[in-house]
Amino acid sequence: MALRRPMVAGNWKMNGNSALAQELFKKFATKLQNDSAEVVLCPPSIYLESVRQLLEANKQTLDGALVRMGAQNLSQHDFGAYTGEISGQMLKDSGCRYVIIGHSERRRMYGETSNIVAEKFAAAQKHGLTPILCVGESGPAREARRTFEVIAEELDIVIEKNGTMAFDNAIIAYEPLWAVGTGKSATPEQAQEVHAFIRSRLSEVSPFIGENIRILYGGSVTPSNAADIFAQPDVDGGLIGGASLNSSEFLSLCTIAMSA
Ligand SMILES: O=C[C@H](O)COP(=O)(O)O
Repeated sequence: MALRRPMVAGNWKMNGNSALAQELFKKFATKLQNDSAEVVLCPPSIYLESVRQLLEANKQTLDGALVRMGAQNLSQHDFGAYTGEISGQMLKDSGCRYVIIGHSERRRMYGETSNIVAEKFAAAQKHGLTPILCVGESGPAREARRTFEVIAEELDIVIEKNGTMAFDNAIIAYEPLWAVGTGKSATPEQAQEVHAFIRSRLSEVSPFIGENIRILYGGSVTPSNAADIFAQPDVDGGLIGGASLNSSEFLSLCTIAMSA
């Protein structure tokens, strides 16, 4: 087993339904029999209960496989008058182990500032959830050679508010905005370069965390480009959008991660 167990997390975004969950579990039951990678399903919150029930019902057949559940977002608040929001405690109660924080779609479309992202990161950990923190530069930022600067800013604010040791229980997802949902993924070299940068930045403060934290790549990952991306030394799997909605493709990605 590699030092860092690869992970494949499927972010359904606002897609899918309980039939997709059933289809995935049917495939997992026959094809996912080892624990060399961890698989995480992040359905819309309304389907968390269906996935939880499927996890429970398939415990025997999944024996040996690590399939877990995550949410796509949480409130930075614990409880109160926040219509439409879901707290970390509620997600934990629903059986989630992970929660995606700071996805570019939330930063861009829902006004989530880096401060809010840092608060959500803290709220997740407070309630026993492991945050999957998304960072990534826009196309213009890359063209202006500001990739490392943007990533460092996004990381530093979470470090400032939560301390580096908070990354002991966290996962980072590098998702360049220009690759999310565009069909144009980063090259394996581009992904490796940024992953190595993230790892070294965290290593400056804690070599242990730098070495052990899992860093996923996200952005137009498909079965045809995953093997080369996942094979990079600092890439520990993927955060998958579109391809997580196709059970055959998602299963292929899981098996690619298992042999990475
Ligand atoms: O969270 C997942 C990412 O945004 C990647 O989405 P994508 O695989 O559809 O490009």
